[in-house]
Amino acid sequence: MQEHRLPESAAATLLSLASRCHARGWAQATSGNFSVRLDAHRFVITKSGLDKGALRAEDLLVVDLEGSPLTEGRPSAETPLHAQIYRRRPGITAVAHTHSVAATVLSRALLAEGYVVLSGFEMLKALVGINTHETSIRLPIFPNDQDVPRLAAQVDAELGDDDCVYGYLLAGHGLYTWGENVNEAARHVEAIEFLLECVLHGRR
Ligand SMILES: CSC[C@@H](O)[C@@H](O)C(=O)COP(=O)(O)O
Ligand SMILES: [Zn+2]
Repeated sequence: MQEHRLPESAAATLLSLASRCHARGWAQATSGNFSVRLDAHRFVITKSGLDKGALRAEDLLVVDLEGSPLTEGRPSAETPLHAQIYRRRPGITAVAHTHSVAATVLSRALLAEGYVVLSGFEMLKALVGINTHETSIRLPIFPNDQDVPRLAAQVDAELGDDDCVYGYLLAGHGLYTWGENVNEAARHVEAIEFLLECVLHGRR
């Protein structure tokens, strides 16, 4: 296998994003997966089935933009969803996938509508490009599917590279979001998870 070095900085930022999400209860019981782009052709992603609160640098591996491993190990089962985002969104350098209670419950309850509306909250301003609470965004919801390449193709067909989309939900499963750097991706996870909790509380 060709040599693909994993830069220490990429590993450190990725591990910190994963551990931050685990600490918030959004990546329990091995759920969630996290990645950072290395360049136009490769990204680093968490290996499959591991405790996201106890990851070490050796729990990461390098894959190409088709999701094929370039270093040893079994990449996240959801690597095709990360690869879809990196292929379609060249400016994106980090992707986070979380399994919060709010994302899980709301995505299942609102699947028939096809999206969750996030509207009128000050926290919307944490999303890049938004500077007023008088904003409304939609988070699309896709039916969950254990055939992940098929799911990635569906996301690709329906979302493409739409700049107005900050992330999407998989029904009864969780959230995918991203950013132009790891800090932005972390901010988007925190903001969207907060907003989903607000919507969930509002429905109770
Ligand atoms: C608790 S199982 C959750 C998995 O099926 C999956 O949805 C997930 O988020 C983590 O899968 P992984 O292969 O470890 O990246
Ligand atoms: Zn998942």
